[in-house]
Amino acid sequence: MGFVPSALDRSATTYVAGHRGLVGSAIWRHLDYSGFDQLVGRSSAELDLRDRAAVFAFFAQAKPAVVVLAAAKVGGIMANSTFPVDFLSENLRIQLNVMDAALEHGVERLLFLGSSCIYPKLAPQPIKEEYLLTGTLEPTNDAYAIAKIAGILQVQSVRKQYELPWISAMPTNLYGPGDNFSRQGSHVLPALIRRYDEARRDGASSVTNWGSGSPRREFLHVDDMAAACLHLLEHYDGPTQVNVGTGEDSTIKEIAEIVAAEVGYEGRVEWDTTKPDGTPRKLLDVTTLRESGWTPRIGLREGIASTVEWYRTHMDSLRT
Ligand SMILES: NC(=O)C1=CN([C@@H]2O[C@H](COP(=O)(O)OP(=O)(O)OC[C@H]3O[C@@H](n4cnc5c(N)ncnc54)[C@H](OP(=O)(O)O)[C@@H]3O)[C@@H](O)[C@H]2O)C=CC1
Ligand SMILES: C[C@H]1O[C@H](OP(=O)(O)OP(=O)(O)OC[C@H]2O[C@@H](n3cnc4c(=O)[nH]c(N)nc43)[C@H](O)[C@@H]2O)[C@@H](O)[C@@H](O)C1=O
Repeated sequence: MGFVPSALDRSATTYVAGHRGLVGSAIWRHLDYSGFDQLVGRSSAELDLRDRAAVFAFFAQAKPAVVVLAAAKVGGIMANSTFPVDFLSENLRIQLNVMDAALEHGVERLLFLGSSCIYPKLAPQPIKEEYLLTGTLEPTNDAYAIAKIAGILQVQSVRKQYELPWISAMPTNLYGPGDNFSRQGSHVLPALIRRYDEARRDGASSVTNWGSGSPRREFLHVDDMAAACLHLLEHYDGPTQVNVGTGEDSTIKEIAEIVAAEVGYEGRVEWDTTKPDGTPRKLLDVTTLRESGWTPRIGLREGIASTVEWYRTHMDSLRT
């Protein structure tokens, strides 16, 4: 692992692809706060990243020097397992178009985002970066995983062939302001916050969560994720994707208990075991990130509490 000691140029044109999403919006806020004054973003309505010609035209016009690729088709366990070809095809096209255009236009610095769910389903725990491509994938998100693995390989191949210092980060499960709270498509934390808050509001006597509640998951607040992305861009220059997480996990049942306490829901909790559990555990080994000088700041209970507050303030204008 080689470390680039230099800070990024705060006045360079910096394109955050996906700047309205959970991760992209947090990265935008963090870059803005950190002094980047030439941030560029386009919504999917303004620029559909599946449209190759439009992407190349955008790069020719905007001429970004730095690209953070946080645009993707993203969803929870049910969305991934119900619409696998959308997750495969859209993500392959989005990342291929953005990275090909970035290469053609000589973009020096690019950060691509993988996901902890693309490691082998039964990888030894905690999962080290070197375990990628060493085993069979989790079937509920194998199509998405193959697309993401192709993205990581594209970054590594550009480094090899063109010697550009592009890098990939491998985040654990993320949550926070700007998350997708849709009933069927969301990840577990926003799903639980919405379900428990609606149950409290409606005086419901029980809620039903998905699966057995026994899988373990590691959660990182998206503001920490955004800080880690800038840290990596400024301190890491290596071909291997870098795990980004807390190094601690909990069962889904334990997470549900925290959400119930923070939301103020006191009714019964049922588990629908006809719904998939997904991978039993995917705890990241975060040694590389720690040794590069970065650790998360936002504790899980504190992060969930502030996300509940955010949800209550924004619930009328959220994605359905
Ligand atoms: N959320 C999580 O728990 C995790 C996320 N990640 C990774 O982080 C990245 C961002 O995820 P997240 O922020 O959660 O996802 P979101 O769904 O919150 O945001 C995705 C963003 O991508 C944009 N987008 C999607 N399709 C297109 C398209 N065809 N053209 C242009 N823009 C498009 C959307 O734009 P618009 O809003 O304008 O439609 C949206 O802003 C992804 O690469 C994901 O794999 C990794 C691990 C965990
Ligand atoms: C980030 C990651 O996200 C996805 O993987 P996942 O970690 O399995 O994601 P999840 O948040 O949807 O579920 C976590 C656990 O929670 C349980 N669970 C309970 N009740 C609800 C519920 O109401 N909704 C959801 N979604 N899950 C629930 C659910 O059964 C599972 O056991 C990948 O597809 C992949 O795309 C990816 O990148």
